[in-house]
Amino acid sequence: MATATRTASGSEPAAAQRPLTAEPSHEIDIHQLSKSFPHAAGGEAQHILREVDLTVQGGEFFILLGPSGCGKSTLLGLIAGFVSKTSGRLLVGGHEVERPGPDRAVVFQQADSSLFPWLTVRENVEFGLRMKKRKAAERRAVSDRYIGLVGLAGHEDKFPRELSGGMKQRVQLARVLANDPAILLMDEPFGALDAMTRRTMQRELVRIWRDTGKTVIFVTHDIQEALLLGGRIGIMSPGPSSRISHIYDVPLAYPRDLADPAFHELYARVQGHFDE
Ligand SMILES: Nc1ncnc2c1ncn2[C@@H]1O[C@H](COP(=O)(O)OP(=O)(O)OP(=O)(O)O)[C@@H](O)[C@H]1O
Repeated sequence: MATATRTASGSEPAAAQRPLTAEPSHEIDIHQLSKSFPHAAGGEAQHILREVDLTVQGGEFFILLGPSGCGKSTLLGLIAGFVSKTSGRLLVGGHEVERPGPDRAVVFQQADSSLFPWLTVRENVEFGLRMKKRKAAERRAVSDRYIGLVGLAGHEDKFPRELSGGMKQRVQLARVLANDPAILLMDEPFGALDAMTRRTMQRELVRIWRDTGKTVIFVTHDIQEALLLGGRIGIMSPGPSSRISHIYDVPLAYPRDLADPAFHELYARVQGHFDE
């Protein structure tokens, strides 16, 4: 069996992984968190998550890895405040999560459903700032920064229909970043992209994370993606009644090298976990 960090209580990530801007207010603390959904036909409730324990420190890049249907999106939705818990505790920055808040933003797999098709790239990115009634000059400065950060400079006046899938995903990311949430909750954000675009986006995301020091929780069922991105990887057991059964530290420097024997070794350990 793989030697993993058994505790879900937040071991220190390797110093190399820790961005300079880590803040306690960006920390997520989950204790004995359970979620059940009522059965559609009125039968017994479905226990999706049972007594999940997890601490994610401010500025960490944490991966939730698990088989399809185990409850990864549900856990992300609970942290986002879109899904209400059945029992347990879920704290962000020391405060119990009761609803969505500006400190947490979700990036979904399909950018199409989150972008406004009638707004340009710049208008999409500035949307949240406009809602907050920020002045035009400030909106412009912020949108310039994040459009640049995601590599879309020169595309500001295009509409979503004029963009590729990868570009739309970048707009979604820039829009989320422009609102400056402390925590990015990413639900298989690159799952619909072709392999090359996906690889580029993974690299960009690591760069953005290191530049901004945000806490990232990233859902995937792809072990390679998990190892390319994460400082720690939380493995969810198959549902029902899923929990985080193991946490792996990824003590590899960025950018991760697919040809690195240490990468292969860790891949095999994580894979072996699923083969058990
Ligand atoms: N609103 C809901 N009502 C009832 N059951 C739900 C609801 N949302 C999710 N579920 C159930 O919870 C379980 C976990 O779903 P979830 O989407 O969280 O899994 P996942 O690990 O993200 O899956 P995937 O990797 O396939 O996206 C599934 O059995 C799903 O049918």
